[in-house]
Amino acid sequence: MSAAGDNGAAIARLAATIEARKDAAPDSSWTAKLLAKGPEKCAEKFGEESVEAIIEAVKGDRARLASEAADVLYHLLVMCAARDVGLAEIEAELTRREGTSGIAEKAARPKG
Ligand SMILES: N=c1c2ncn([C@@H]3O[C@H](COP(=O)(O)OP(=O)(O)OP(=O)(O)O)[C@@H](O)[C@H]3O)c2ncn1[C@@H]1O[C@H](COP(=O)(O)O)[C@@H](O)[C@H]1O
Repeated sequence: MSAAGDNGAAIARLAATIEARKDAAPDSSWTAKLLAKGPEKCAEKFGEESVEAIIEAVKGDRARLASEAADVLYHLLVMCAARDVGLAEIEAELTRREGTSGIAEKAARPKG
């Protein structure tokens, strides 16, 4: 657990750190280095990490899946930050969806 002692806010703290790294020198931080490579590279890394998580999910190793899932969340936030999509915007979309069943949402989609 972090010094803040609050795992529940870990994603918010991570997103804030990533945001701050936009102004950091690439040689001072992994995040800054990745952001400096551009949104396409950030997206590629997210894809790689996603595949690694999928592999662990299929294997069924819970500890390794949790570790890979953390990598996926980090690289998802970096990819979105590279396109100036912040956690607040993602959370707003999640909030908008609250209370709507996925089944109902799918049924309401235009047929095509
Ligand atoms: N959560 C993470 C996190 N997860 C993974 N990684 C890094 O992401 C990198 C991905 O590893 P890979 O083996 O896939 O990368 P690679 O070896 O370069 O592989 P290739 O590019 O050659 O394919 C590693 O260097 C990991 O350390 C992370 N780096 C940073 N964070 C968080 O971001 C914060 C800020 O980090 P800095 O920006 O480095 O200060 C940290 O305090 C953490 O909270």
